[in-house]
Amino acid sequence: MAELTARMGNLGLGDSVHAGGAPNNASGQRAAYIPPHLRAKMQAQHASASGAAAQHAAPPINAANSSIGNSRWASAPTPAESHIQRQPNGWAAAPTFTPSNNWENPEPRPQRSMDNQGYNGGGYGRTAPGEGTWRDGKHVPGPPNPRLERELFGTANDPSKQTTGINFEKYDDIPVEASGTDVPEAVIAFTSPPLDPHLLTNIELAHYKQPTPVQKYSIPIVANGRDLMACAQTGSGKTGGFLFPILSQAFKQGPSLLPAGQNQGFGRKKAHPTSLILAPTRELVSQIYDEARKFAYRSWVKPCVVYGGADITSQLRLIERGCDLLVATPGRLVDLIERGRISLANIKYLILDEADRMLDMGFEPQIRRIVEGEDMPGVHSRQTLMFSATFPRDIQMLARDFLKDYIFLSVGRVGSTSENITQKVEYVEDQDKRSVLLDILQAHQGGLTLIFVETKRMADNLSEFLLNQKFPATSIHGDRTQRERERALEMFRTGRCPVLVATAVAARGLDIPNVTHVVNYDLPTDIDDYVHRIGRTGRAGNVGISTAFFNRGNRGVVRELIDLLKEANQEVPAFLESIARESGGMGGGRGGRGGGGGRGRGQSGAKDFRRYGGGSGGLGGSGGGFGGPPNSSFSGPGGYGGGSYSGGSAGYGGGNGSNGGYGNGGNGGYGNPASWW
Ligand SMILES: Nc1ncnc2c1ncn2[C@@H]1O[C@H](COP(=O)(O)OP(=O)(O)OP(=O)(O)O)[C@@H](O)[C@H]1O
Repeated sequence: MAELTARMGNLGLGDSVHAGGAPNNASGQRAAYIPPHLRAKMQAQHASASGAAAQHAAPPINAANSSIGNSRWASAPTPAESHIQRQPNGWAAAPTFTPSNNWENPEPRPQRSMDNQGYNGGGYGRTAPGEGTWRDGKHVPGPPNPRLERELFGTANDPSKQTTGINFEKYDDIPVEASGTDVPEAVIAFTSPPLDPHLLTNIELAHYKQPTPVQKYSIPIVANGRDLMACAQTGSGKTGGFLFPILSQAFKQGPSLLPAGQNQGFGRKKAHPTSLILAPTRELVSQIYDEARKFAYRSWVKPCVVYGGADITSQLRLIERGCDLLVATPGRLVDLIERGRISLANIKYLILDEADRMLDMGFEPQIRRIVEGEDMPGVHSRQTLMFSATFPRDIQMLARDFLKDYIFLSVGRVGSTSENITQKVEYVEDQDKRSVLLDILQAHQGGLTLIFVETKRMADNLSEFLLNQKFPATSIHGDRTQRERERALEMFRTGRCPVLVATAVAARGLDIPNVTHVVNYDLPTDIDDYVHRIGRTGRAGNVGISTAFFNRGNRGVVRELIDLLKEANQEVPAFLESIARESGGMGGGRGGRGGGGGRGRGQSGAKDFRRYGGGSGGLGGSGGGFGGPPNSSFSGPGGYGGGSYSGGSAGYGGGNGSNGGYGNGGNGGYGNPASWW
């Protein structure tokens, strides 16, 4: 076990949250999504706006360099002068970046003649630009491809790529705890060994200089054949934490032989990936796929992605051309397995990213089917890795079934927020939210602003309202088509639409450079969701600001919110403390919560559950409880909470622990959230 005890200092961003002032009348928005009834009205404005924007190209924004409080946009113009001032510097001139992803049109690949070789995946036959081969037991990287290299890694100072911020090195000050048997020594640098030399060349192309803490541990843990449950703060490099070691192993070991009897002749090809990464949302799997393409560049490994809501034929075409590393949402994967197009018989590495969200979304049956009900090798014949910034105890229960003798790694406290994010909480009554939001948007015009609301309808209403107020906003939520979702994200990412109103669908994992401000217009009922939402800013050592609108309707999370703020050395407003006192034991504390928002899942100080035990939320809505492992010496604060994951009605917010208040009790709202976000 390694213990690094120094803590990161308070980052002390500028104080101002919103300077006030009337809504701005700047022309010049170039909004991506314009509701039909507004479209006609805005067309004329749009035309003149494009001209204005072209004349006043703004410099690239870079979260690493932007101190929001000091931003030249930070002080709001007076209403009278706003129109004049905003044209050169404000929304009208929102910077445009080159979109980084190409999810819809993946690089065409020639058909490979893998079937005659009896090998799984790539390495034989023709290769496409940027691909390598596996020949005579050796990895033969393909030649560099400058065009693809630019697409994957960007150019020098490319604002569409995340750069590390001023606090990157401070990640090393975060305490790390690795528990389990025989924990391998962490690495301190990207070196070979243990990493494959070809991977190092790609890491260099990505301008990564040193591994983040989660990477330092995961690399040797996976190289030593161990299973891992890794918890690290948002934006601290968990994706590399699983991609680096599995790609490195793949580059060294080469493709696997197809399972006996599966040598394919003619006809439809069945893919036999060796690595499977499951993640909850389409956007997240697409992003992981992009990262995989980056680090698999010029190698024999062919990454693929499949997710629902998009044309299955093109996804099938992609996997037919070779599929060694598959990134998938659970539902679409089950579909493809049922169609006989994917076999899991060759899986060596199974990765569950944001596993807790997948359970929240009701994916547990699909996940269990994929892991336990198909042809995937059993837990002892594969390596299983789970990653998230939050690990409620019910996920650790899942781990009992899916992982073997695993190492539990926590970088910082499980579920804690990064100190790179300055968290502000404002008391705002529901009816005042819109006007306060306008003030905030006026005050913060230096980067991208992500606004979270609870429902799809609210996302649409609010983005329409912002458009009416001349803020180039768009929205992303579960009712928009995949194309609309991708377009909204692209407009946001490129800065053409610097305000994105989102439901929880955008809360997890998304890594968008230059998001300098996250607004929780509606606070979530579960504090873990808050942790992930604000984690869309302050990534890779950059700083960011989060503002939460709080009123008495949110008192269910008041204690946990206070605990989080204190833990991250943030200011705790006096009104929060007094509402916490008013609310008595409601909501439970961070050390003992039960059933926030109906999930009924207990979370203790959230260390390795095998050591601390305690209660757990029941899976499957039975109101179940698990009282901790045998011989547990820990009574389990916050106990258990039943709560249904499948849209159930129950939701007893347990709390049999010593300091665990009572949970909100479930209102059953946490089944398949697709209905509301
Ligand atoms: N070693 C590194 N050096 C520099 N940048 C890195 C390194 N590792 C990751 N990054 C960058 O940090 C950013 C955040 O990484 P990543 O998306 O993996 O975070 P995460 O921990 O998965 O966050 P979340 O919990 O929100 O999913 C990315 O832009 C990534 O490119």
